Amino acid sequence: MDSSGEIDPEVESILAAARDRGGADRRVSVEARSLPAAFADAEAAGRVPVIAEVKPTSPTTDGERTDDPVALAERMVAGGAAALSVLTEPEHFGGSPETLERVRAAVDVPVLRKDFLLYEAQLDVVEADAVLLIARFLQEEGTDDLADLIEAAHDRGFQVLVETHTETEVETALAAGAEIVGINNRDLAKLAVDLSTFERVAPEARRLVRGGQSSGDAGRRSESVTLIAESGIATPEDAARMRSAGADALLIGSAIMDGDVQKNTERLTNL
Ligand SMILES: O=C(O)c1ccccc1NCC(=O)[C@H](O)[C@H](O)COP(=O)(O)O
Repeated sequence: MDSSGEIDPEVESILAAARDRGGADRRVSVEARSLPAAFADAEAAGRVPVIAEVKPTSPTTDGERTDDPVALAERMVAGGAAALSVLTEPEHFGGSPETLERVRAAVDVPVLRKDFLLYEAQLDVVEADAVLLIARFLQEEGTDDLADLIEAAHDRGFQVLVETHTETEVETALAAGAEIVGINNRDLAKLAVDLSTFERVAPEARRLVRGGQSSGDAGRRSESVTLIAESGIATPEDAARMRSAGADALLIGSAIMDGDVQKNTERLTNL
């Protein structure tokens, strides 16, 4: 892992579990619901494009939410969520591929698979409209390469959200062919959240995309990028702050999961 400091033991444990989790012995082929189209529809309806996350628990959450995830997901959509994110990581987040399958069958918005994917075969465990790939964890020896995984995901029909935390990781993501980039306000080494992360890194991401265009960068670089602000967005003021900093969409978990998920989603999508 590309990290300048110690890694939080919880994250070490998440990665150890991810290394041990197998893949599937079939190959999935997905007809994905478009994330950018869902964001555009939300904008056209006057709502902030929000990916609401079904996240039963996490290393930084007290307790576990045990309500039916399908009922939670339906209430998020009723509250105006443009898309959903569903944790499939079982050991630390209380998720499962079966949960994602059930949620995706019950809603018509795009569903992101939120997990810690390290190997191509792990893509084939369940169908989703998009998968998360975390740039930081795919620079580790013994994992598949980010660019190869993006290509493997696209070949199966998935959209890919590449999660970053630093300018360097954004550069790596863009060079690897990412078209949808998440900037995580949570530092996965220390688990600290700081909303100024998105404010600092997003302008650099836009600059890199413009620079890639003007220099005729022939690599895998996309000509445009959808930027998503992830983590730590707790209030309408936080949401407005991320939008002012240039977020095309917001990924929100804890603040929606804590209490009435429909009301929470309404509060964060209607600014
Ligand atoms: O959420 C955690 O506690 C966590 C701990 C260790 C690694 C990853 C973690 N979260 C993953 C996420 O990306 C968030 O679930 C997502 O961005 C939503 O964040 P939030 O709105 O702060 O719940």
